[in-house]
Amino acid sequence: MVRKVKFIEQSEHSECGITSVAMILNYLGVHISLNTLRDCYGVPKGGNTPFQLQAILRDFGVESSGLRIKDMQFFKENNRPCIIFWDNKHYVVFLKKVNNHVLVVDPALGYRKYTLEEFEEHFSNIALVINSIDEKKAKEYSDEKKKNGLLELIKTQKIKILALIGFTLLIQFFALGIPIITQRAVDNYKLLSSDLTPFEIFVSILAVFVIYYVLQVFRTLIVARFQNYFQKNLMTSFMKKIMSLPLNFFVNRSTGDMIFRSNLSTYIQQLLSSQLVTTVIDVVFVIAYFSLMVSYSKRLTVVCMAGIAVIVVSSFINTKKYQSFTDKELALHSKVHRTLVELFEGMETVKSVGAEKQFYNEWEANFNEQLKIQMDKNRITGIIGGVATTSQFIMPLLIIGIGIYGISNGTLTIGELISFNAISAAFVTPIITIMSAFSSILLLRSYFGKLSEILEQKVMTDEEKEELNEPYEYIELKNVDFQYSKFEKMVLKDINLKIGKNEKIAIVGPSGSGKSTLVKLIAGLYSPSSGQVLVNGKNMNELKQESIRSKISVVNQNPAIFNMSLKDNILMNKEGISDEQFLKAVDDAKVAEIIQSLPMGYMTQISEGGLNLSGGQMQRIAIARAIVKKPELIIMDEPTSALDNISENYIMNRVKEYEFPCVVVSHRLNTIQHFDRVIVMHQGRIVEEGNHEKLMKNQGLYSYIYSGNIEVGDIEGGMAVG
Ligand SMILES: Nc1ncnc2c1ncn2[C@@H]1O[C@H](COP(=O)(O)OP(=O)(O)OP(=O)(O)O)[C@@H](O)[C@H]1O
Repeated sequence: MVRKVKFIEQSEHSECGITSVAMILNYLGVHISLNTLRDCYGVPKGGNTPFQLQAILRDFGVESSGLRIKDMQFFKENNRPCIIFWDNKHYVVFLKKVNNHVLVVDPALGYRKYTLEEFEEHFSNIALVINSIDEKKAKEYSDEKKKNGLLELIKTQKIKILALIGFTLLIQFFALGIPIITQRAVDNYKLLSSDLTPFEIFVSILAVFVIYYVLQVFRTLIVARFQNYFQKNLMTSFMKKIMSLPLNFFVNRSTGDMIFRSNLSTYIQQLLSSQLVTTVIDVVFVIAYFSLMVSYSKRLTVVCMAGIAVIVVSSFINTKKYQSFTDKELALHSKVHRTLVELFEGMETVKSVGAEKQFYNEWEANFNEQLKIQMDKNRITGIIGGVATTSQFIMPLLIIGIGIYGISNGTLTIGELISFNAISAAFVTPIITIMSAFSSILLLRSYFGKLSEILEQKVMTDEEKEELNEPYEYIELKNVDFQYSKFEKMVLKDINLKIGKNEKIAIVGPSGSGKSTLVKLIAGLYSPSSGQVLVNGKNMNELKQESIRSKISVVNQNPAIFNMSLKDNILMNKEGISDEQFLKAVDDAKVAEIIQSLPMGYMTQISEGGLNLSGGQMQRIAIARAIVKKPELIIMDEPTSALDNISENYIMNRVKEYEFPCVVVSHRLNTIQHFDRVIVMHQGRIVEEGNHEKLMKNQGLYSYIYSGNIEVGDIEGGMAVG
């Protein structure tokens, strides 16, 4: 069997390496998804090195060699798929060399054909060539056979689909009846005109009109319900999945790409409901029309079939071309979308650093490419598609031209020719819809593939997890290591830490020492790579997120402010919060001050992203949001970094007065001096622990920072620690 390398699209720019590996593994018969690879290995920030790709392949029983290639002679001798380095920054899969061209599949752009010169220009002389595969090992690791999510969805709608088929069949029967009636009427016009009055003919036509109209209305309503169902089901499953996915799923994904994927459900439902059912019915009717045509005239049927053969062949070629253009277009569309989202989200920075030109150039390059592909698509499909349309246009003329000889030699009646002409036209229409449905099905496959990548992400949902009913006692980190990707260094190493019920703990350390990562693990936003995070002795991973969130409040470094009123931004739909509780929280977090300058007080609408607020004001709102629900533990990552010293001291003193324990990351040591315990981080490890006095006596990193009166963030990570 000749295997083909199937295109898998990368989601993020740094994913080209593992996507190329996924394509090669699938080509070699190891059925593994990009999702699984991403989950197992993560994606390092700058992408993977060839050695890392080699290591992943080895895990699946595939041995490979990294080779430095000098010239094209190599590809003549090794004309089979391998991973190659491209433009010194990207990986693609080399497919084969055909005469003066090279075929590659680019994880960002799909199948591509290059001339030898173009290929040599892009190729960066490094190739990962497959040597051998351990079939036994490869099978062990293959993903289990996937269920077809789309079919599963369709199956649940059997009744609606049957009703839809029923109505469409009835409508089509009417359509079929018209040419037959025409033939009978024309050939028996004398008999008919004497038997029926014009009024009776009018009433019969009116009756047909009413029945046809009612059937059409019912059909449209069913299609609408069908669409509604799909839209609802796909979108709700998508949103539920999005909500249950852990934070690290989103770390390597761009907002633009996620929005693009979520919009695909609309296209899917449109394609499904408009094309699927009609296609099934069209197939039935093609057979019925065909038998009718044969019964009228075999010779004319042969003529008609010849015309149809031209239509089918050209439509098929057209569809294939269309599909490959659509794949490329889709990849570029997603890129353009991503650039736009990045631009709008970071407009302030773009303007401040004067990066307009850079963004414009990036957008323009992708947009021009997209337009070029669109143009090529329209040109090619216009040329090939034109063959089908012209054949369709000429067919009636051909039929009448040949048919008149049948009338003159008595093998055909006028009525039969008129009727045949109408049937042949009706016969072509479903054939064309079947052909276009074929392209829609291909399109549907690409769209659904993108959506299922998210739908099929394996996560333990809250329903499968245990409730944390009892009050918070402690959180304990036991031998915790953490890394963002299997190929990156450990960001946290051997962390052992217990946070009790009434403790106020501060975490300090140089920039990049792992403080934010540590608090995200304590908050349950990330899971450790090894070791355990326990809440009251229970594994955090196995507890319902909802019950953890109800007990633990988190204020992160860049809190999000949403497009709703100031009050709603603080309450965030939490119930049972009294006015007193609310007013105390806004007073403690110094939010009360903000409202004096707002026209509608707490009811003032905040614009999206908090654009009408300063950084410090946003931080104060986030602190109020965290304390208002009186959590059992509060975790804050540099919550007051944008505030002045006076406000910071005021807020931190108020927070300390609350009963709940707190964990605060801070760069300013004067604010955390009075905390019960200070954890000092350095290069991913806890290097010191104790209260201010003890740490000062220790003469270690803490005292160095404190005495030197240098902000912790200024210290280089490489400094020796005592
Ligand atoms: N999403 C990520 N993917 C990969 N590496 C990351 C990611 N986030 C952080 N890191 C890396 O993890 C290390 C620790 O980062 P972290 O943000 O936890 O440090 P920090 O002590 O909080 O720094 P700062 O004081 O500057 O906020 C750094 O080397 C950083 O580059």
